[in-house]
Amino acid sequence: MQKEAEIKGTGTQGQSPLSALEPFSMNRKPTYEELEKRVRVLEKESLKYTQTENRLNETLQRLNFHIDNAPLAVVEFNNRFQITYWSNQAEKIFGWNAEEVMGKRIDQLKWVYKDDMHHVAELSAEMLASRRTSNIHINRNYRKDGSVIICEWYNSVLLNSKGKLISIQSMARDVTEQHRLEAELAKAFDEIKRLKDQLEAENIYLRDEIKLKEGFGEIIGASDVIKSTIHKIRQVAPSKTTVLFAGETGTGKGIFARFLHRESDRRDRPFVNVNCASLPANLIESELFGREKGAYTGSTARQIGRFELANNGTIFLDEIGEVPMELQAKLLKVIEEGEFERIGSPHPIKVDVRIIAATNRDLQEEIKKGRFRQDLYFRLNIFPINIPPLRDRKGDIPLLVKAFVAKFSKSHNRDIKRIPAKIMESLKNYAWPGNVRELINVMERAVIVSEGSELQLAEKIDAIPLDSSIRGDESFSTGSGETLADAEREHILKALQQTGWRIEGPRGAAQILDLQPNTLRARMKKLGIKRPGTP
Ligand SMILES: Nc1ncnc2c1ncn2[C@@H]1O[C@H](COP(=O)(O)OP(=O)(O)OP(=O)(O)O)[C@@H](O)[C@H]1O
Repeated sequence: MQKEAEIKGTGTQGQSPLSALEPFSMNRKPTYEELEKRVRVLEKESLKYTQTENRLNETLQRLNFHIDNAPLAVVEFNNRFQITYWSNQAEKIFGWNAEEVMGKRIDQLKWVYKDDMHHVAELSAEMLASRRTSNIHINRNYRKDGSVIICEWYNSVLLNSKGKLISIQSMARDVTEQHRLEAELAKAFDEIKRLKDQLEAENIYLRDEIKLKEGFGEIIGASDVIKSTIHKIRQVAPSKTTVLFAGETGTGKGIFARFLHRESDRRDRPFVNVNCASLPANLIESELFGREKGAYTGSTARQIGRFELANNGTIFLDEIGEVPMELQAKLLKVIEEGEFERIGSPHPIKVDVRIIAATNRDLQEEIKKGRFRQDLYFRLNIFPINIPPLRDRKGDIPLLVKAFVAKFSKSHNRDIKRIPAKIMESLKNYAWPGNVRELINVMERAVIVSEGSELQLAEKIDAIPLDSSIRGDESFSTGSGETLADAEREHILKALQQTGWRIEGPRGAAQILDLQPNTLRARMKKLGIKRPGTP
């Protein structure tokens, strides 16, 4: 009875439909209603299974559709590297159909490059050894027709619980076109880079050309000498090499030193100018290296020296030949070690300073006379640049004259439009012992005295004609027996006589000569110039 009640209850609410599938009790024959009911339950169950099967089939079809239509070839290998699955896309990509490859090993198909085969085996071994179950690599493969394609392979291995290989699933993507495009792109980039480099080089060249035309910023001149000087400066500018400018007074050593600094990587850092001739000998040391508070009587505050100021920048030691012997050793140490001490301090200070020096003295001559250290000279003379005197680059004179006349016409409110050829000729033939500086002064005076639109000179300019007196060569000696010092002496004497031996002030000789009064005094001392009547 109990069983009957159960059977009767089959299909009722809350009961699993599967209970209807349980065998009938063998104790009695099922009733017709029971059988009918059971058939209905079975029909219902069967329909459910069919639906599930249909759904699974649909999923499988979808999966196959995706596998076959995805741009990926799907290949499966067993643990003996025999192909056990070969998707439609694999057929499309590699050309063999599934029947041709099934059961074949990789090496039985001419499918991968010999080297790559080795690579594949290595990769599989490596995967197994490291127990990594997937990897990606790029391989060249052959198609059935022998053509070569490049494939990106995604591999994963299936291992059993003991870590033994069961199968390898691989998916391959044909990246031949991508590689070709990438190679083309790389080639195009190379070409672009080459063109860019070329353009840059042309640009630099054109900029140089423009600078040549413009006279290198503030530097005026187009003579070969100026061009080669500019070239040398540009060569040496990027390094930290010490540069020594040599040349007569007023040739432009200072202007070229500034140009060098501007052309270097230090252009945004300080350019510190030290005129060694204008500093009294007893002050040079503290000016250059600084001093501590109380270093000597009267030094009430700490003073930063010019070398510290120039840190990471450039220091320009003008008239280096004027540095007293005692200080030259200290200078040598800074150049060699980048290190010095402030006066009154035992602590060394380290600086990174590019040194440019200039001299209008013949330093070798100074060494012979025991006034300049040879070791310092060698240190300074690593990259010497000689600035020739103006009389040796006469071609620059008209350019300079025009530029200065224009400049002073503006500042003195003049309207000078013409420079008579005769005047230009005399300016070109003058020896210019004071070089560009003297030319500037002569031009300023000329502009001031010119009343109309035509330039007139304020003085007789051929007082020292080129051919009869001075001909300087690069070592500052003259060819005619008269030395440059004689010419300089004469030039200074002329200015002193003109000012009644007044050195300083607005009407002093120092201003006429565009020199610092102390520099003029140092020159006078050097050249033995004394006011008549003084001891
Ligand atoms: N090529 C040039 N173009 C324009 N100006 C120049 C040129 N050469 C020199 N000068 C000008 O001439 C003057 C003297 O030049 P600078 O002071 O550079 O000469 P220097 O050789 O250093 O002289 P010193 O040895 O007396 O110090 C400056 O006013 C400078 O601007």
